[in-house]
Parts: sequence; structure tokens; C-alpha cells
Amino acid sequence: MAGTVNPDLRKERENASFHPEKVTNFLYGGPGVVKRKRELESLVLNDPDFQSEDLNFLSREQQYETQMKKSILMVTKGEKLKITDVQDRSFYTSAVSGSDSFSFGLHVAMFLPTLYGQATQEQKDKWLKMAEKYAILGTYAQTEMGHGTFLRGLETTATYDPTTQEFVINTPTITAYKWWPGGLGKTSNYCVLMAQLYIHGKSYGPHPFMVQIRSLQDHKPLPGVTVGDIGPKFGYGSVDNGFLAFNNVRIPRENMLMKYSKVEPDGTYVKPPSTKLAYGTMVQVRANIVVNSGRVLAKAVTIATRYSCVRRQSEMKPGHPEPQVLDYVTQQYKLFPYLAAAYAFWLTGQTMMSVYTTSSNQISKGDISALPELHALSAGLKALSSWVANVGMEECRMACGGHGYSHASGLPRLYANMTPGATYEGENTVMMLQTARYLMKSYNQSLQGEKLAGSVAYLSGVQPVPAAGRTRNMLDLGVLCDAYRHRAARLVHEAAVQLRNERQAGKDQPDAWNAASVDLVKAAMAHSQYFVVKNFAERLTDSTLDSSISDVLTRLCQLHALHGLVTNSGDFLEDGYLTGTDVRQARRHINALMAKLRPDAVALVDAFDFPDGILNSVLGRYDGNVYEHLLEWAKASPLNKTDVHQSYHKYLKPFLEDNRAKL
Ligand SMILES: CCCCCCCCCCCCCCCCCC(=O)SCCNC(=O)CCNC(=O)[C@H](O)C(C)(C)COP(=O)(O)OP(=O)(O)OC[C@H]1O[C@@H](n2cnc3c(N)ncnc32)[C@H](O)[C@@H]1OP(=O)(O)O
Ligand SMILES: Cc1cc2nc3c(=O)[nH]c(=O)nc-3n(C[C@H](O)[C@H](O)[C@H](O)COP(=O)(O)OP(=O)(O)OC[C@H]3O[C@@H](n4cnc5c(N)ncnc54)[C@H](O)[C@@H]3O)c2cc1C
Repeated sequence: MAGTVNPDLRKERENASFHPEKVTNFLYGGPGVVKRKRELESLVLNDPDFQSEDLNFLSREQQYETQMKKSILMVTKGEKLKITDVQDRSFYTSAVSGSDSFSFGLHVAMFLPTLYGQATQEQKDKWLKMAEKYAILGTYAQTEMGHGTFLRGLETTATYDPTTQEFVINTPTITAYKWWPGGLGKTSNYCVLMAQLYIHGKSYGPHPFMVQIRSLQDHKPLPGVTVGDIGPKFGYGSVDNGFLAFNNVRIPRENMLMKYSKVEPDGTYVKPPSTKLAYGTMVQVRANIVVNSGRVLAKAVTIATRYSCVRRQSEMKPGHPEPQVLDYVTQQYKLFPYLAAAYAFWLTGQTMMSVYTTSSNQISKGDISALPELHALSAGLKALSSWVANVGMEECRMACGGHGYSHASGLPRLYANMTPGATYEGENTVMMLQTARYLMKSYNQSLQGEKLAGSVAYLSGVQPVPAAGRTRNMLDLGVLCDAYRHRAARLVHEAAVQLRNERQAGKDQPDAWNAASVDLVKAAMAHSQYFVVKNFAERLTDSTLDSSISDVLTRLCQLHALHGLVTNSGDFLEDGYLTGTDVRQARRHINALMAKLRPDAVALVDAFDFPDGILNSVLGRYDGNVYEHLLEWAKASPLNKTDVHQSYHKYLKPFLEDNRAKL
């Protein structure tokens, strides 16, 4: 990060009220972690072997090949350097992949976790070492052309044949083709396959099976297996999302992952403690998506904030120099709420992961009581965080004006690769409805006098609406948390009342659910937002926080809560909990907070500590030397390899000559 720094950015850093290093330590969990993170990043960023041409200039095939080469280097070098710790691996991996996925992303994110979570000890002994050492490569093949959301509707069949003690795998229809799994098209030779289990003609629902799909000798599809790439997508150009079909492919009985459900040799089915344990890997990835949403939003605001300090445009005062665009309050209003949201979701991601770790330890010891809460929380937070990240990234891109549209900004690629987070691993509306289902259940339990715990504990006690005319300090985080809590509890109550009314009007439960579903999603959203605001406020009570950083983080937390409140002011007003005066006060506080945050904006994004090599953005460079590097970047475009493109000779020249001849 050395070299001449753009004077505007230098001044921003000199004028900050705190040292970003302190916030970096807070965000990553201490100076030791930050030091290790930087060591691992520089191992990658200073290694010439990892340098490659900008993926934006490459065809899909070239992107696939480039990432494959890098991914293999990453694995082999990582082994040599003994990078085994989970956190170390994640720092190292993100330094290699930047805004893209690495070629074995699904192998690491879903195939291995499914083996850890769903395989018996014998099955782990058989496959785990090979998978961990990348001697086999796998993916998670669940979604089909016809069904992604509705898992019980999957059509791929695994029919048990007791005479040979095998499962026979079939793809009975076109819509049963597996469709989408990452790394399936060209890379994987194994997959965890989710298929409907049939024994003696009876269906037992979707179960996971370990299936080899390609030869370990020549990588050709095995007999009965049809596999390929699904073609170009909105993003993830380097990833071979694939299709897969089976025609009477036989696998041994032992290939069903049998930690929870079992099929005995004679075909006896042994039920799991909960059928939803087979969905465990998805819960883990949803928790990861919360972390990732905070991280990608942090990248986008880093780019847009730094660039907004370098970019000067228009005249604010006649005859004065053009201001930095970040001095326009409207620009601050575009970026600062997402800066605050990036911090909010960064911290939510940490809490989500710690809830996940505690609950999954409990579950793996046989206590599945934490499963419903874990599912509901991860589903809601996955949906909320990926939605906010989507909107925020696009806002950041537009806030960069024309240059935001160029791949040089790094923003289109970041967006294209992150936006499916709202779809994969559970489409967001569907996920919110899962959270709503848990909220309705919990609410009904509380009506019956049960004491609720965990994220829904607040539904137990009805919070009274404060007396009319009472003035409140809308900067008080306690007041803000109470307002969010009241709104969430009211919306849960109203959705429950609507459901009841629909039932009383004669609808059956599914129709009543469908009729109330807009309100149900709203309730789940309010519940998840309350969790995020409360979590942020709680993290600030850490007594070890230095006052210079607790001041600035408190401003961010206030801004996050107030911005959500003003954007959803209808809800808070309908609630009766807040008054029009409160909302007006909130709006004024937002302006004042933005003015206070303005001098700290660059330090706050610097604190995310993304090196240039990971940010991959000309606009977001640490040194702010945007313009010279924009020109350099454009010159590297393949269209600039020659002064006159070959299409001139083939098409343009005769066309122009013809036109001129006609004059
Ligand atoms: C080194 C590091 C590298 C790593 C990098 C990390 C970076 C992070 C980013 C990660 C990127 C990774 C790439 C991921 C790529 C995408 C992969 C996929 O999409 S894969 C494909 C992903 N595909 C999807 O996500 C599909 C989405 N669809 C589904 O999950 C389900 O079909 C469903 C939930 C919608 C319905 O299921 P259905 O069976 O019809 O169930 P009902 O509705 O009838 O409810 C019945 C009861 O079950 C309950 N329950 C339900 N689920 C769970 C659960 N998990 N648990 C517990 N409970 C659960 C439910 O609450 C209810 O309870 P109750 O009220 O009765 O008490
Ligand atoms: C980049 C990417 C990578 C992926 N990787 C993998 C992978 O590795 N492995 C894998 O198995 N899959 C993968 N998927 C598939 C992904 O998990 C599914 O696309 C996702 O679960 C959504 O399912 P769907 O496509 O069937 O959407 P649909 O369910 O068809 O959604 C269409 C619309 O219907 C609505 N809808 C559906 N059901 C309901 C309901 N019950 N109530 C209200 N509204 C509803 C949704 O809200 C949505 O608006 C990937 C997808 C993408 C885009």
C-alpha cells in the first residue's frame, strides 16, 4: 500500500478521528488474527504464480482454465505451507479468489461439509481423506431443472434393490435433470446426490447419496451418466455450473449417507431423529452467506467511498474548486447507510456463525432441540443480508457514475457474483416464509403461556405503547432497539391475526397461509432487522472498546437503526410506538450523523482492510490514483492489441467504401 497517495485521500486519512487499525482489530477479532490474515494475503498477492490476466478480458473457457490453474496452485501451495486452520484457509482462499469463486468452491463449501455432517464413521473412513486431499472432487447435486425450492418435489430416484443390495439411480423426466450445481459441469468426479429414496415401491423422501459420476482414469462420464455445463450465466463466468442425468446407475447400499437415516440390507428403513437433518449442509451455507453478504457489501462501499473522495465534480459554490463528490449530502445518503449496514452485517455474520457452531455441536451429539431456532434464524438472516447486499452494491455502483459501469470499478463483477445469494441456498422469499413459520409457531406457544427463548424470547411479553406526547431521544440505542422490537412483535401479531381471520373466513390452512404471506414475510423481515440492530448495539457494550472507536461505531449503529426506521416509517407509525415527531427527529439525526461520519468515512472503509489485490478495483485503489490506472486498464483490453481490428478489413472497410462510392 506504499507509493504516492492521491492528496485528497491522504487528507481524508489525516483528518479521521480514530486509527483504523483499532477498528480492523475489532472486526477481525484481535491484532493476532489481523497479522495472520495479512501474512496469508501477502503470501498470495506477492506470489507471481498467482498473477493472472484480468478475468474481465477473458472468454468463459479461458476464465475456467485460469481459475482452475490458480485453484490447484492454491491447494498445492497451501498444503506445502501447512495452511490447515479453518480461518487461515478462508483468508488464504479469499486472497486467491478475490470477487470470484475458486474452482473447488462447492467441494469445500458443500461436498466436504455434507460428508462431515451426514456420513457414518465408516463412510468418513472411506471417502473423507480422499476428499480432504482433493484426490476426488465433489459437488452438491440437489436442484433439478423442475425443482429447487420444493425439495420434496425432487424427481431423481434412488430405488433400493435388496437382491444386489444396491440403489438404482434414475432421472425419469427432463425436469428431473440436476441443474445448477457448481463445479458439476466439467470439474467434479463425485457428487452428493439428493434423490427420492424408494424401498419396495414406497417413497421415503429426499436422501443424500455419494455417487461417482466420472472415471478416475480419464475423467469421462461413467456409463449411464450424462453430465455437462449449463452455459453462460449472469455472473460466475469461471464456474462450471452443471447438468446431470442418470440411466439405471447402480451404487452400493453403503453409498447412502447414513448418519441419520439408514437402509438395512433387507430394505428395512431406519428413521432419522428429524427428517430435516438431511438439510444440514444448507443451514451451514446460509450462515456463511450472512458472513459473505457483510463482506461483499464492505467491498462495494470501500470502492465507492474512496472513489467519491477522489472524484471531483460540479460547482457547489461559484468560483470555488469542484468539490469531492462525497461532500454532496445526497452522495452521503447513498453510501453511508450501506457503510453502516456493512458493519451491521459483518457483526451479525459473526454472531450467526457462533450460533451455528454452538447449535451444530449440540446437534451432532444427538440433541436436536436447537434445530428449529437455528433454521429459522439462518434462513431469515440469509435472506435479509443478501437482499441488503444486493441493493447496496447496486447503489454503490450507481454512486460511481459512469465509471461504476466499467468492469474497471470491480463493482459489476462483485454484483454479478453476489446477486445469486438471494436465490441460491434457498430463495429469499421462501426463506423468509420459513422464518415466519417459526414465528407463528412461537407466537402461538407464547399465547398458551409458554416462555420463549432465543431470538423469539421478546414475543413472550407485550411491550406497552408509551404514553402519547412523551419525548424520546431517538439517538438512544435502547430506544431504537425497543422501537424495532415493538414493530417486530406487532407485525408477528398482525400476521397471526390475519392467518386466523383467513381461517375463520373458511380457507384451509395452506390457502390461509398463502393469503397472509405478504404480511408473514414482512413479519419475518422485521424480526430479522430487529436481530441485526440489537446485535450491533450489544456488540458496542464491549467494555474493552477504546472510546475513539466506540464513538464512531455508535454513530454507525445509530445511522443503521435510524435509516431503517425512516425507510420503514409507515410500520413504526402504524405501530403507535413512534410518533411523527419521533420520525422527524430521526430524519434530522440522520443528517447530523452523516455530517459527523463524513471525516471518518475513508478510515471506516480502510478498517475493512481489503488489500488492492483482493478488492480488484481501479476506482477503489488504496492510493486513489484512479485516472492513470483507468487508462492503463483500458489499454490492456484485448480490443486494443492492434490499432486496426481485423473486422475493419473483413466488414467495415468494404461497407465504408461502398457507402462512399454511392455518394
Ligand atoms: C474455505 C472457505 C470456502 C467457503 C466459502 C464460503 C463463502 C460463503 C458463500 C457461500 C457460497 C457457496 C456457494 C453456494 C452455492 C449454492 C448451493 C445451493 O444452492 S444448494 C441448493 C440449495 N437449495 C435450497 O436451499 C432449497 C430450499 N428449500 C428448502 O430448504 C426446503 O425445501 C424448504 C425449507 C423450503 C421446505 O422444506 P419442506 O421439507 O417442504 O419443509 P416444510 O416447509 O414442509 O417444513 C417442515 C418443517 O421442517 C422445518 N425445516 C425446513 N427446513 C429445515 C432445516 N433446514 N432445518 C430444520 N428444520 C427445517 C420447517 O421449519 C418445518 O418445521 P415445522 O413448522 O413443521 O416445525
Ligand atoms: C449461481 C447459482 C448456483 C447454484 N448452485 C447450486 C448448487 O451448487 N447445488 C444445487 O443443488 N443448486 C444450486 N443452485 C440452485 C439454487 O439452489 C436454486 O435455484 C434455489 O434454491 C431456488 O430454487 P428455484 O430455482 O427452484 O426457484 P423457484 O422456487 O422456482 O423460485 C421462483 C419464484 O417462485 C417463488 N416461490 C417458490 N416457492 C414458493 C413458495 N413456497 N412460496 C412463495 N413463493 C415461492 C420464489 O419466491 C421465486 O420468486 C444454484 C443456483 C444459482 C443461481
